[in-house]
Amino acid sequence: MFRPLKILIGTKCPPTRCCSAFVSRMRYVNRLKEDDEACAAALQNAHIFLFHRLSPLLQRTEHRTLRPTALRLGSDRTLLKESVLIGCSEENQAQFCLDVGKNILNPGSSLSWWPETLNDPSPYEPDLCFLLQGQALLRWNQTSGFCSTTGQPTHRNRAGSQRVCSSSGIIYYPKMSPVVIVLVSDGKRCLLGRQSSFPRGMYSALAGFCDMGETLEETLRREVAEEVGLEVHSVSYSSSQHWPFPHSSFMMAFHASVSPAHTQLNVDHAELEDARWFSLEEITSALQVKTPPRRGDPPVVWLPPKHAIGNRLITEWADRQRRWEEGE
Ligand SMILES: NC(=O)C1=CN([C@@H]2O[C@H](COP(=O)(O)OP(=O)(O)OC[C@H]3O[C@@H](n4cnc5c(N)ncnc54)[C@H](OP(=O)(O)O)[C@@H]3O)[C@@H](O)[C@H]2O)C=CC1
Ligand SMILES: [Mg+2]
Repeated sequence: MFRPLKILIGTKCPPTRCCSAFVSRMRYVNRLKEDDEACAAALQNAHIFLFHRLSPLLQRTEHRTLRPTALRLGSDRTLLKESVLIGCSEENQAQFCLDVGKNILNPGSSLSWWPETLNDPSPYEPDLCFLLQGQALLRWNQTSGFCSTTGQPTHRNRAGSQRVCSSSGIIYYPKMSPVVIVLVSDGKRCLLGRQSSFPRGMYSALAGFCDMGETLEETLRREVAEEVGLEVHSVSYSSSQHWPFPHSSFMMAFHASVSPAHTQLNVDHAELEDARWFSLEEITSALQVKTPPRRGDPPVVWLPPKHAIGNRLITEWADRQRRWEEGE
């Protein structure tokens, strides 16, 4: 288990008597986005989660205990200005992310922020998904240095939540690509597909980017028609998730059904390597595969990890299907 590497330097979101803690946190974060001075003050007293070239720096925890933060804090605090605001903790501490790797690659910058230990930045606790938000915002700031209209440099506000063209004054906000992900069922089975780029044996729900001007329902119907040649009905919303690949996708997840009389697949192999119907029994065993098969292992179907919204859709379907079959 891993924890993000962070530095903590200070005070908190001011408590208010007139509204709930949640409301006051949301209003505080909004003020920090709009008021550079307030944001600079909050930065001096914040949790700062560290990244290296857009990968979160993580500390291993033993028995879920938190190790002390291993950072040498130099006298040069100018790098702090490159932090981006991601929110406010339940303890009312403003939260920022900072990419130290980007600065270390820059010969003009200070090395005084280098952490003492760089641990393996592999799996981290699923409840730390807010790090994905930080990663996306850092990436957007790193790749949006110039105005696409004038070609002139853009300058960020202190929170890193917007950038302004130095010449035209055009304001840019972080970009996301809306994506629909859908688990199709025929009442007894669910439909999963795999792209050739997926790791061997991994299947997931069908997904696709929204075209300009489409509703989510239209995207969903189009993607299912394009990829597997089926027409869906009875669409119901499940949940949503930010996903960092390929460049900040906003995933909106749905369940949908097809008539049991029309389940014949016509897979577009330019989009999908394979698509298949899976029974509840097959899904139950795929959900139990905890580690992806290694080279040389017998082939096995496995599913996206727990923190991916594809896993959530499949788990929801399996739970509902199990209850329905038991009630029969
Ligand atoms: N969290 C989860 O559980 C899952 C997440 N996903 C994510 O869903 C997203 C979409 O799924 P996918 O099946 O690949 O989508 P699509 O079926 O829409 O196919 C992807 C192709 O669409 C084109 N495209 C259109 N608009 C965009 C855009 N805004 N950004 C990038 N490519 C675009 C690209 O083609 P071209 O390059 O030819 O222009 C790309 O190769 C991916 O980011 C994937 O990582 C998918 C499954 C599970
Ligand atoms: Mg797709």
